[in-house]
Amino acid sequence: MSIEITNVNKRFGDFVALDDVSVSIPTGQLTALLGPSGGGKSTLLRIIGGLEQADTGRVVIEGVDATNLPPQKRNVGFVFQHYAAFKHLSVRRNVAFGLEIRKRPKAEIRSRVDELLALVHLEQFAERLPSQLSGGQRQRMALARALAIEPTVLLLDEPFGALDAKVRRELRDWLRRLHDEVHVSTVFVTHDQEEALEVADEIVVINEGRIEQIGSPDDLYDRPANDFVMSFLGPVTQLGDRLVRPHDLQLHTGDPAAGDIGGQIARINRIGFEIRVDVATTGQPSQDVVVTLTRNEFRALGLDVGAAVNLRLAPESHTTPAPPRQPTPADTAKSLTPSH
Ligand SMILES: Nc1ncnc2c1ncn2[C@@H]1O[C@H](COP(=O)(O)OP(=O)(O)OP(=O)(O)O)[C@@H](O)[C@H]1O
Repeated sequence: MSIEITNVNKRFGDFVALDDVSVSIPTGQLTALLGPSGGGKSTLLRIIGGLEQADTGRVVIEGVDATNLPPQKRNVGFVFQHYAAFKHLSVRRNVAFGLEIRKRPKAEIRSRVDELLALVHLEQFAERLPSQLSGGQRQRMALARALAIEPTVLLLDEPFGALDAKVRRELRDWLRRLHDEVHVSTVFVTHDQEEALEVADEIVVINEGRIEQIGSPDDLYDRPANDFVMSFLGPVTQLGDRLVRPHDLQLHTGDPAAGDIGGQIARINRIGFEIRVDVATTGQPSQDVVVTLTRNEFRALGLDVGAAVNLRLAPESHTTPAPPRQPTPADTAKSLTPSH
């Protein structure tokens, strides 16, 4: 394991940012810390890097107890969303910075920087100033600079967060390929589930200062531990008292079999390749259930709004118990209405 975090607690005043967090991050992998805003991802990353001190608990990096080490003694590389480059230094000098302050021989620095610039595809921009790069190029420079010192771990805090969606997607693919080349243990913070699912070998889901689940993208998507992970990692709908993925529901127009739930189609939406069908179940109370079908499935069924249909769960699909329903204003109004 490259990073062992044990029983870490962190408060800011009365606010509990991390609540008894323990996690092992494997060597050589790309691990995402994923969760909603304010959940504690950045705080955990900063504690790993030594930018923030845990109140209690331990951080061990590659077998070395780093709990009380300052950041510069942890051999970690950082990249943040808004990268602070030296504005007056060329791209080459920015990348060389960590090596220069470590007083490495000039020739070694030159060849290492050339190598890094090639790795991040910025060779032709070596003599430019950071202000003459695009946002995406600047983040690649930041990555090269963080890698220059040959860190034990690379810590990335929403590294593509400030970029537009298209560049973000490109850099995501690029980071995955880069990681396949250099294999440095990498921890990156994101609130974007698609980014985590696409890029990470392993995902740590963090919410309200606690770890909800740790697993591979497939584990988390197909076997979420609870309703939070289920809802955070993909689309969900509720059928009876279970949460289920809309594409795990089957819909048919024949005679109902045992366990089927009847309903009526309320709405049909075509979204690219998928068809989203909203079904109002006939039970009391009625539920609005979302089913997604492929175009071919939809055509074969010949469905229309108002049609009577039956719903069932596809074999081997995963469900989690739905959280208790919050009372709605309508419920409150009902309970206030005199019954006679
Ligand atoms: N220095 C600080 N002082 C006070 N509160 C802080 C401090 N740093 C973080 N917090 C609080 O701790 C909580 C967790 O913050 P953190 O940045 O770790 O969340 P996050 O999951 O990374 O969210 P985001 O994606 O929005 O950055 C937030 O409620 C935040 O306001």
